[in-house]
Amino acid sequence: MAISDLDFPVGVVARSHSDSAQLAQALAENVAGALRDAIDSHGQATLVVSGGRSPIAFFKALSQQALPWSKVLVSLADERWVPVSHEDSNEALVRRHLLQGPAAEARLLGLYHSAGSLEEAARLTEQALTDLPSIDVLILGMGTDGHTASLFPNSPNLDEAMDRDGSRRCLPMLAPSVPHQRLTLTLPVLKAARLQILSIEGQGKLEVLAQAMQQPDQRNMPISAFIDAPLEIYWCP
Ligand SMILES: O=C(O)[C@H](O)[C@@H](O)[C@H](O)[C@H](O)COP(=O)(O)O
Repeated sequence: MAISDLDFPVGVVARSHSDSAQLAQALAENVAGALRDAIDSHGQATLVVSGGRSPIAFFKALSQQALPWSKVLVSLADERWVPVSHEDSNEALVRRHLLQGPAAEARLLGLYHSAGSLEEAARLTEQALTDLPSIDVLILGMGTDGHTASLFPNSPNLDEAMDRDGSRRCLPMLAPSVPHQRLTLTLPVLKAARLQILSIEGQGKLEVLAQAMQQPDQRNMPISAFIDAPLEIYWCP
């Protein structure tokens, strides 16, 4: 299967690349262009990225792009509820691989807060996110269960997090994989991004994407709620 075999809704743009390195470079150049445009348009740019393993090559390529990084605010689509010193921290991943070189001048709004409970941490993050401007560029990944950000199927707060009219910007979530306790931006915040990009690699994830397109119930495969305009999908075998 190739991504060109999938029949996406109008307004969804699919881009196929030969390998991870070529995808990372192309995505970095396109995102850098969108950030420059946002800065030209309204004086600053807000970039929200996802964690995991796949984005590392993209982060490294983007960090080397020439643009007024001091005018860029970077934040996260989700976070594991672990301290930034923890090996599983998404904030640490972004600091290690993206906020380097020219991009070291960017500001970072992390999601992690220490608290007595995950719910209290989410309330503190909710307050902190009042400082998050509207998102110019959003980078999503996807798990093989159809999750994106930390919108996991069957997670206790999924219905509230996926409510298009919901009021929360951040909610506590539970993942099936360690670290189980997560913080996620909610669907209304994510889907308000001007440029929404889904970056996935491999046949397995392409088949999951195809399955999600057939899946009317976004609870079972939350990614399905994002497969409409304006979405750009980057894929390589
Ligand atoms: O915190 C996270 O892990 C991410 O935000 C998560 O949503 C990720 O994008 C997918 O799980 C894919 O992860 P991989 O790129 O590692 O497959």
